[in-house]
Amino acid sequence: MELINPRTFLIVANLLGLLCALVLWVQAKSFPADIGGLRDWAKAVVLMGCASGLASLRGLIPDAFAIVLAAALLLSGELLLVIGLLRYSGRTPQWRPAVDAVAGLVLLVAWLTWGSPSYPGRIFIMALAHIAFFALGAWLAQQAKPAGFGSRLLSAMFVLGVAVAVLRIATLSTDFAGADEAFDRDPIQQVYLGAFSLGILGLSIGFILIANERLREELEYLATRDPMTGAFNRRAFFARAEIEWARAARSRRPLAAIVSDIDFFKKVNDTHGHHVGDLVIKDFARRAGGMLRLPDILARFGGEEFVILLPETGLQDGCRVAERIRQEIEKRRDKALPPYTVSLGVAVAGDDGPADLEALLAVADAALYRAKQGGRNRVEA
Ligand SMILES: Nc1nc2c(ncn2[C@@H]2O[C@H](COP(=O)(O)OP(=O)(O)OP(=O)(O)O)[C@@H](O)[C@H]2O)c(=O)[nH]1
Repeated sequence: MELINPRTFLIVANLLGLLCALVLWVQAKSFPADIGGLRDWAKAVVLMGCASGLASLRGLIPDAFAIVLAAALLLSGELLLVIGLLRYSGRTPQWRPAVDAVAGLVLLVAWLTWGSPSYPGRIFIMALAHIAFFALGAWLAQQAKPAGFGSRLLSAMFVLGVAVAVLRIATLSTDFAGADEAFDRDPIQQVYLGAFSLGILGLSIGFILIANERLREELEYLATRDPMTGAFNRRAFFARAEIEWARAARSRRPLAAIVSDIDFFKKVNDTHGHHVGDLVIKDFARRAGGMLRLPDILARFGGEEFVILLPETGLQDGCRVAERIRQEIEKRRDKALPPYTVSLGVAVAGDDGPADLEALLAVADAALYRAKQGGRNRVEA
C-alpha cells in the first residue's frame, strides 16, 4: 500500500526547499555583508531541488536531463554549500580545482550513461562525491561560529548525509542487475532521493539558524560596545555592574572600581592630531584590557576616561591592579605613538562603603581627582 506517492512527496519537499532558498536570499540581502555564504546557500538549495526533481522524472524525460544534468546540478549545489560555509567563516574559496573536480565527475557520469552504461557505477561515483562534500561540510559546520544549535544541526545534517550515501553504496548489491532504473520502479532510489530532499531542508534550516545566531551576536556586540575600542559602553557597564554589585552584596565579597584618565590628553590631540589621539585611546584600552581577568569589566565612559570593575577584589588588590596598569602604560611599547601616562583612582565596596554603584564610582572619581592634583601618572585610593 502506498501511503503517499513518492513523486508527490518529492515535489512537496522540493517546494519547501525553495521556500528556504527564498528565506536565505532575503537574509542575504538584509544581513550585514560580513555574514557571507547566504547567497551561495540559496543558489545551492535551488540547484539541488531542481536536480532531485529531474532525477525523479527518470524514465519520463531523456537521460541527458534526468541523469547527466541532474548530476551536474546536484554536484554544483553541493559545491556551493561548501563554498558558502567557507565564505561564512570568512575564508576565500578556491574555485578552480573544485569546479574542475565537479566537471570531471559529470563527464564520468555521462560516460557511465552512454559510453559504458552502468547504473551501479553511476550511483557509486555520485555517492562517493556526496560523502566527500558532506564530510567537508560537517567539518566546516562544526567549526562555524557561533557554536550553538544552528552549528550542531548543520553538522548533524551533513553527517546524516554521509550516512545516507554510505548506505546507498551498501545497498547497491541489492539493486538486481538489469533492473529497470526508472524512479517509479526503484524503491531504494525513491528512499534515497526522499532522504536527500529532506536533508536539503534540514541543512537550509540549520544555515538560516546559524546566520541568525551570528546576527544576534553581532547586534549584541554593537549595542554593548564602544565602536572605537571594543570596551563596554556605559549602558552595558551598568547592566553588568549591577549584577556584580548584587552578587558582592549577597556573598559579602568586596568589589573594586578603578576610574582612569589619560594625562594631558588634550595636549596629545593638539600636538599630534585627533587621529593620533584616537590611536592612544585604543592603545590604552588594548593594553589595560590585556591586564585584566575574565570577570573584570572594562568600559569606556567617554573621551579618554575608562572605568574598570573588579569583582571579588579588595582595596589592596584593586590598587595593585591599578598600579600595574599605570606602570604598563608608562612604558612606551608602540614607538609610533607619543609617550603618555595615566592617572587612576580606586574605590572599594564593602560593609560600610558606598551605598550603591554610583556612589562607588564617585569615590573612585574623587581618588582620580586627587591623583591628578598630586601630579598625575599615579594611583590614589
Ligand atoms: N582623539 C580623541 N580625543 C578625544 C576623544 N574624546 C575626547 N577627546 C578629547 O580629550 C580631551 C580631554 O582633555 P581634558 O579632559 O580636558 O584634560 P586632559 O588634557 O586629559 O588633562 P588631564 O585630564 O587634566 O590630565 C579633550 O581635548 C577632548 O576633545 C576621542 O574620542 N578622541
